[in-house]
Amino acid sequence: MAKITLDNLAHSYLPNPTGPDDYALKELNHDWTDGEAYALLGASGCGKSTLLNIISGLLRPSHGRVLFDGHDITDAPTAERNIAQVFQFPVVYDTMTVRENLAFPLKNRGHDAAEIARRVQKVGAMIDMEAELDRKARGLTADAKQKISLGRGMVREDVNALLFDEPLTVIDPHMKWELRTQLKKLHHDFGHTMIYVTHDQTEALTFADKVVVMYDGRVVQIGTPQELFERPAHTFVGYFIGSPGMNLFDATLDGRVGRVGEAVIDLGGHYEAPGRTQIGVRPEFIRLQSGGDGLPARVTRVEDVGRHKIVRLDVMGTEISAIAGEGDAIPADIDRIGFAPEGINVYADDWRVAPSGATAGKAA
Ligand SMILES: Nc1ncnc2c1ncn2[C@@H]1O[C@H](COP(=O)(O)OP(=O)(O)OP(=O)(O)O)[C@@H](O)[C@H]1O
Repeated sequence: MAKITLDNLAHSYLPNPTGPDDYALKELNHDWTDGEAYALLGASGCGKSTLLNIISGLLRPSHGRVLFDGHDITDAPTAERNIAQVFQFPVVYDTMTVRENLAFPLKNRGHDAAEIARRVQKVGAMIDMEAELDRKARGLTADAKQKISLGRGMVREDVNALLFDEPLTVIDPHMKWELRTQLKKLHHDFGHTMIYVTHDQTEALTFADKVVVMYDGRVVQIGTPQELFERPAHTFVGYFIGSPGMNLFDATLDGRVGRVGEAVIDLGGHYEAPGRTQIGVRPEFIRLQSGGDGLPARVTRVEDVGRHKIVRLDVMGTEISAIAGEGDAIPADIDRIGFAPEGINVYADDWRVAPSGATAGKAA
């Protein structure tokens, strides 16, 4: 296992990039802690695969360096990096049996037969294919083949890192949950450094110790699921994580006071921020009121989603979401909303501002 350092890393697919827009990956400095499980989360095209392929050596970065445990491996070929990578679509040898496919990475590195048999049996159980170990891969479903790919990725215990690029895309929903649980268990048992690329927040939040959120070629926040929920460093994190995402209100700031339209909001701390300022409040922290302080609101829809209700409101022409308990009645006379103080975040030009006034959370 290894610590992975990204040092002034950036990548442009263009031969002569002239500005930030020409970079698929904007400059990034970060240490990926040895033995931690990371999810790389973001919308399609934000640069996740570019970053993963740089770490694995499939792509040489146009700027900066990659280090494994302090050794510069920027120019080392994939084979020398001692990593396992699982892709979105299965990569299996059709003419081999499932067992031979799983054994392949170990055989290649000269492991002895007993060790190979032990690991293959264990991984075969993990992917729920013990009964099919002696079947040829040809003719198996895409789903089964992807399980073999995952198994092959997990079969070696001595890798520097395990990289997964949307590996569960072709897997059926029930098995997805099962495999994700297995991957987490594997991480717990062996402590591999794992990087898991996904655009699915549930997958990211359930799998990872730390989630790396990417937006438009930039890492906008690296944090635990709780940090991403409570203190989104960028409005994109607020919007992308959570269901529904964070509500944003254009606001003017005056020390402890925020003004949204006519409403005056106690921000709970002193803020000074230039640029376009907004208040972000997750639906969980919106209070439904009839009368009193707050912003004028009109309930437009109530969606019962099982564990709770999502209440949609029109607040000064903008759709706002609030979450109410499963058993909560939604009175007809709701005409205002308020904010729970602990749920308020302040943003300037999309980046979170800490109460002291300093811009916080901007990832390098
Ligand atoms: N080989 C390439 N040549 C030129 N541009 C590329 C190449 N590969 C990716 N890009 C561009 O780089 C940007 C980042 O792509 P990347 O595949 O890293 O994103 P992603 O977040 O992994 O997306 P997805 O989830 O759709 O795979 C995109 O604008 C994409 O069009």
